[in-house]
Amino acid sequence: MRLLVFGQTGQVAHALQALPQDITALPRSAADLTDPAACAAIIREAQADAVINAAAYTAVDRAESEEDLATLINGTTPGAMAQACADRGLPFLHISTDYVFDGAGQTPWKPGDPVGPINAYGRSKLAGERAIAQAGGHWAILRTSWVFSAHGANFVKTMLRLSETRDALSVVADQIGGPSPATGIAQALVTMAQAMADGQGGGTYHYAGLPYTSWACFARETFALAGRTVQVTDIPAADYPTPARRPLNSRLDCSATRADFGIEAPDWQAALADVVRKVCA
Ligand SMILES: NC(=O)C1=CN([C@@H]2O[C@H](COP(=O)(O)OP(=O)(O)OC[C@H]3O[C@@H](n4cnc5c(N)ncnc54)[C@H](OP(=O)(O)O)[C@@H]3O)[C@@H](O)[C@H]2O)C=CC1
Ligand SMILES: Cc1cn([C@H]2C[C@H](O)[C@@H](COP(=O)(O)OP(=O)(O)O[C@H]3O[C@@H](C)C(=O)[C@@H](O)[C@H]3O)O2)c(=O)[nH]c1=O
Ligand SMILES: [Mg+2]
Repeated sequence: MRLLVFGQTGQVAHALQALPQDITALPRSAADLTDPAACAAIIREAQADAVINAAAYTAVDRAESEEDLATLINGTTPGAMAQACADRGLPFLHISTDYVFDGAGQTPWKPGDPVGPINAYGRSKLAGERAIAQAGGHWAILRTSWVFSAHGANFVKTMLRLSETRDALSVVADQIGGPSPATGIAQALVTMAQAMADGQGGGTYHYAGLPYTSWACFARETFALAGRTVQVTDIPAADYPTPARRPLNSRLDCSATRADFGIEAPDWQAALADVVRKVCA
């Protein structure tokens, strides 16, 4: 199966290229997501069996002051990609986020639960979800959360960097979610693309690590695996002011992903051990 991937440098795009698949990954210089027509034209001419969009505007705090740009990249262009795929009969796979939910309650969110983003990034990603569904065709949206990897920028690498100069950190403990290894997301997308190329599955799905945890516990586990002595103090999000609000309940229920594709929620602690080993090597 030939896969066309938008994005080359990001965490998930990088993990996709490490898989033993026939993948063409497009960097920003070849496919700029600020140009929906150009991205659609690439799909119209591509030699591919399925298309995966792994590029996005992911700067959550910056999106508060650049919502139009975030919405173009995360909303309008994925819609145009989905339309081009629908016109050609190609499966289209896209990645979305826990931040489409408002974070109320403590129950894991199911794919069909009501959305209600509380920040600009979440609204831009929801715009993408809606544009893709509206395009029709054979599409899948995989919502994930708290992505980490040895490659690229993420919370784990931020914590490891801070541990070089700090012996104590205050970390938010009342936002709860599932850290998700980029390697697992990439494998899940390929499994889904193969099933979809065979005419199976489609719609909105969730993929996130278990057990659910807080950012503070995620940081503690990172330091323990790296053998770094950093005192982590639990704080409420209210004591860590940021431009964007973040949902308190980011738990994603992944049972439909297992039912439709046989994909299991990953064990983030095992994946974190691998990532820490690579980053600290
Ligand atoms: N990171 C996370 O914690 C989470 C991510 N997601 C979603 O998962 C997907 C993958 O995220 P992740 O791998 O972490 O992303 P990264 O933040 O690691 O990388 C973003 C990628 O998008 C590319 N990109 C950004 N703007 C443009 C543009 N205008 N044109 C072309 N390419 C562009 C970047 O390229 P360049 O290097 O040129 O900037 C980079 O390759 C996204 O859809 C994201 O919304 C969902 C939940 C959590
Ligand atoms: C650096 C730092 C962060 N924090 C908090 C802030 C925030 O609540 C939490 C995580 O910070 P980050 O900036 O890494 O998280 P953020 O960029 O919001 O991560 C999100 O990215 C987007 C793309 C997604 O789709 C989400 O699933 C999620 O992964 O940690 C602390 O409490 N102490 C610290 O020292
Ligand atoms: Mg961030």
